Amino acid sequence: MSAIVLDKVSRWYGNVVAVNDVSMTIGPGITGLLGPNGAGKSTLIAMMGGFLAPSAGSVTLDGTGVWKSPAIYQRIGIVPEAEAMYDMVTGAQFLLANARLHGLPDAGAAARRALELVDMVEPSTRPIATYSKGMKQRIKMATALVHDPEVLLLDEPFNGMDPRQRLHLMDLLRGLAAEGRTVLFSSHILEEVEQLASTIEVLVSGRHAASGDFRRIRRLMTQRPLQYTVSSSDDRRLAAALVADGSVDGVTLADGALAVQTSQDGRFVLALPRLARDAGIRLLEVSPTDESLESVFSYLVAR
Ligand SMILES: Nc1ncnc2c1ncn2[C@@H]1O[C@H](COP(=O)(O)OP(=O)(O)OP(=O)(O)O)[C@@H](O)[C@H]1O
Repeated sequence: MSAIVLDKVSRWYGNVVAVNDVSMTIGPGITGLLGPNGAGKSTLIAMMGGFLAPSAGSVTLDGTGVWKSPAIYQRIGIVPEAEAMYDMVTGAQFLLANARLHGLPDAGAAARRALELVDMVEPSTRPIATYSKGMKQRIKMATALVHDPEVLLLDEPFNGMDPRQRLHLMDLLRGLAAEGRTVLFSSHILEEVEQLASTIEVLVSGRHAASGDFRRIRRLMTQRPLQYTVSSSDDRRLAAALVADGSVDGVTLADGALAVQTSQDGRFVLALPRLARDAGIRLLEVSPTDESLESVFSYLVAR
C-alpha cells in the first residue's frame, strides 16, 4: 500500500505559476485529478512521478522524496499525455526496451505480460507508426506497467479512445486498484472521473480547489449561482418584477438585455414566464450564460 504525499507544492515556469501551494495525499484506489485545460494537472503528475522538481514544497512516496530517485522510479509507472513515440519500432520492441531499461530479470516475459494486460499482443509485431491513437495510448499504458509498479499515474488516458477501448481501460484500472495499487488519472471531464474514481481532487489555475467524492464535488458545483441573459419587450419593468418576486440575487441592465444572477435556479425558471405574462411583457430571449466548465471550476476556487 503506497501513498504519495504532496506538501505545499508549487511549480512555476518563469512568471507562470503552474501549480500553487498544493497539499494532498494520494492513497490506494483510484483518484481522479479533475481540472480544466491549463489547470496544472500535467505539471502536478510530472512532479508526482519524480520527472519534474517542485519549485517549492516536497513530494514523497511513503516518506521518500521522489525527485531524481531511481529507487522510486521502480515503484511508479507514468503514462504521459504527449503523443510522440518511437514510431519506427514495433510495440513489442518498445516494450522489451523498456523492460530492459528497468533492469528486469526476465525482460521478455515482462514485456509480453504487459502487452497482454492491454490487449495489444497481436498488433505488437507492427511498427508503432501504424497504430491508432487508442492503440498508442495502450502501448504507453503497457510501458507504464511493465515493471509491475505499485503506483500508476496517468495523464488524460482516455483522450482519443473509442467507447470500447475506454471500457477496457476502466476495467484494467479497476483491477489494478483492487490489487491495492495507487492509481491516479487526470481528466477535464467530470463524468469520466465519476465513473471511475472514488476520490476526486480538483485543480483550477494551479490551486487545489476541492477534494472529496463525486457527490460532494457535484454538490459544490450545483450550489454555484447561475447567470442568465434575458431580453424582453420591456426590460426595465421585467427587472423590477423579478426583484420584487425575490427569485433572483441580482439584475443588471447591460447591452440591451438583462443580466440575471440567481442561486434559486428552479424557482427562477418557473417565475420568469409567469411574471412576464402577468405584466404583459413578451420574452424575446432567455439563455444561460457562463456555463463553461472553466467558470464552474472557478466558482470552486472563489468560494
Ligand atoms: N514547460 C513549460 N513552460 C512554460 N509554461 C508551462 C510549461 N508547462 C506548462 N506550462 C504552463 O503551466 C500551466 C499549467 O500547465 P499544465 O500542462 O500542467 O496544465 P494541464 O492541467 O495539464 O492542462 P492540459 O490539460 O491542457 O494539458 C499552463 O499555464 C501552461 O501554459
